[in-house]
Amino acid sequence: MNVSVQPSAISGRIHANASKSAMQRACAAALVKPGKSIISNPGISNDDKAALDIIEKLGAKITQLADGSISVEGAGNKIIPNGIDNTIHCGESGLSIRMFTPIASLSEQQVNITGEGSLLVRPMDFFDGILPQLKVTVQSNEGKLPLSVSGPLIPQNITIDGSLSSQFLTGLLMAYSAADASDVTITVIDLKSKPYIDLTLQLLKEFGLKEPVNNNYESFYFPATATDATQTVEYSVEGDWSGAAFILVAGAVAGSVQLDGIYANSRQADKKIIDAIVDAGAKVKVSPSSVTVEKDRLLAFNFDATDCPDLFPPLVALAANCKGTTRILGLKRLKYKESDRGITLQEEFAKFGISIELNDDVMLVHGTGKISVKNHTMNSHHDHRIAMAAAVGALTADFEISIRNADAINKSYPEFYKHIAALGAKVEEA
Ligand SMILES: O=C(O)C1=C[C@@H](OP(=O)(O)O)[C@@H](O)[C@H](O)C1
Ligand SMILES: C=C(OP(=O)(O)O)C(=O)O
Repeated sequence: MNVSVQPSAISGRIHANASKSAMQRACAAALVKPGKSIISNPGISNDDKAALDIIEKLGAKITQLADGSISVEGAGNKIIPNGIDNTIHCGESGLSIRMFTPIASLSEQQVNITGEGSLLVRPMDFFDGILPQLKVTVQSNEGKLPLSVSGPLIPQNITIDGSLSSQFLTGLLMAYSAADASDVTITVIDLKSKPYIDLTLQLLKEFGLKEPVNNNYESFYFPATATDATQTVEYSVEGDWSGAAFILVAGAVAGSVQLDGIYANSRQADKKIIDAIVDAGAKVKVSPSSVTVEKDRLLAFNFDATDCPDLFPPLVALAANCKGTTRILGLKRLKYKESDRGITLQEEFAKFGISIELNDDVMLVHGTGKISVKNHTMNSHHDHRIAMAAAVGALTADFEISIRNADAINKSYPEFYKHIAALGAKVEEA
């Protein structure tokens, strides 16, 4: 699908989409919890759908309720694959594959794990090194998909490298908790994306599952005490700060916006977008469950995105509208996302007349304060966050643009074009 976006002023009020980071974790927690969980405000993104499909295949019983919530009867630690070929499909979701592989390893039976698109080339060799230490037999395609695992995983004291992604640790924490790890420690070297681990620990707590003690993100200790997680849990999926970042930046560069359903006390990494928007000079009001942003004179800013890498695309859309050179730290790991995001942002924003330098771990965005279209055809590179950054950039451009492979947004935020259209953006399927 291609979408065209015309220069547009933004104003109005909308409600945030559900966070796929929270929804996928809720699915995993509901699977490994014995007994019932009711998940309200469930996400509808492709990654969320993949997670629901996976937990069903690993033994959860899912019922859609009349009010739109989902009831999940969990499998506890008795993970028994029930698909015809013992295969789970993770779609394009990095979190799903990295979280559900250790959970699937709780099963005594072999589970095959596949995915599609960019997921086929994202690194999974972590599992080749770690799972055998936990008594799991693992086979991968030279560190990539497809994988197959045969457990059951037995929690052990281990040391892992957290410098590529926090998602592997999220998976191990979930699996250790489900396996009732007792007097066991996961030691982590150089953990990145730390707030995502806070979110994982929060979900373990909310679902009554066994929680480890977090020693400064350097080690996670599972005590010997037993946990009873059989009580029914009701969990509401919170609004998505990662998608919100695009909406709030749209308000900051092209008018004003009120976004409801995002929480100031959220553990989500991407709520840090507020700091960047404030530093750039827009007017911002943060309430407990909503944020208002209004455009003002915008100037370049400095930002460390090491722990919130998904903010690069909206930050670039913001920086393009700020006079001066914006410096964003944390570039290195963008290579391993749905596209090589440093390069794709550089290529696509060059079409807006914006020059981007990539230096080791630092991105420099040379903002001119105006966006002059040099090439009308942008390409998402099948990356949802590049499609959304292009659409936000187009709001203040001097000409209409068209975005190829614009349906990439379905990975995290299927409502995105509808939401910006409701705020006044002229968006059309081309
Ligand atoms: O746990 C999560 O929900 C996520 C963690 C982050 O990945 P890394 O830990 O690989 O940075 C983030 O980029 C991804 O979109 C979602
Ligand atoms: C990188 C992302 O997700 P995941 O790693 O879960 O595929 C993302 O949402 O930008």
